[in-house]
Amino acid sequence: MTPEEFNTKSGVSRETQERLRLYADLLVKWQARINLVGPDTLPDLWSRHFLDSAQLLPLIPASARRVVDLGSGAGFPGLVLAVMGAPDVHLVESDSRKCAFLREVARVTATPVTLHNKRIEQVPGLGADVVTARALAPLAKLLDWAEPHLAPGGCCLFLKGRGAEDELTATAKEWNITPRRVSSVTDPAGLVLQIEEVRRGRAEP
Ligand SMILES: C[S@@+](CC[C@H](N)C(=O)[O-])C[C@H]1O[C@@H](n2cnc3c(N)ncnc32)[C@H](O)[C@@H]1O
Repeated sequence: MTPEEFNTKSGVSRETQERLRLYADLLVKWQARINLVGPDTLPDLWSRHFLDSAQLLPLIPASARRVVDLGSGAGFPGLVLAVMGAPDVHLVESDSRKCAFLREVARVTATPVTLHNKRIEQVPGLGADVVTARALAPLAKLLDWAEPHLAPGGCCLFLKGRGAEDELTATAKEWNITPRRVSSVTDPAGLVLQIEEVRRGRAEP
């Protein structure tokens, strides 16, 4: 996917296009020094990383005031969402070198974000209306990590690959959730799990 195709699919403004272009340039530059994304994904970074992240924006409720992205890595999906205008984005990432990259992208693109260079388990509850994550952990672990950061009525948006249904089955003993499954726009086998009402307890049979 070219940047122009990304722009058409995502419908972002010219100004946001320019800021995302700066982000992509930094990603390519820094990738030569530190492993930010899988090297085989770089040739298709506009689809694999930018569009994959951007597809969450329409799923964020209009009333949301804070978004928390867990295990942000190089900023997918959290920093892309922040560049695109998601409100009060917090990025939680334990790797200091990746945090240096996130800080630099935020500076160059003039994107306000709050960076937590810590392990998720060490960050006090952030009161998120939306918690996002991609490629971080199996669903049961994600729910463990997300729950303390959710404000009342908050929801989760998790990007998942082909194993999503197995992961959902594995959560049924511990979590009572009814996710909405949204087909991924970038991965025919992928899903966005939109989970409202994150409750502990065995799911109803
Ligand atoms: C496979 S990468 C995925 C990064 C990004 N979300 C993406 O999809 O490109 C997982 C990231 O989570 C971070 N991570 C793993 N466990 C963590 C923890 N307990 N607290 C904070 N960050 C963590 C790792 O340092 C890594 O950058």
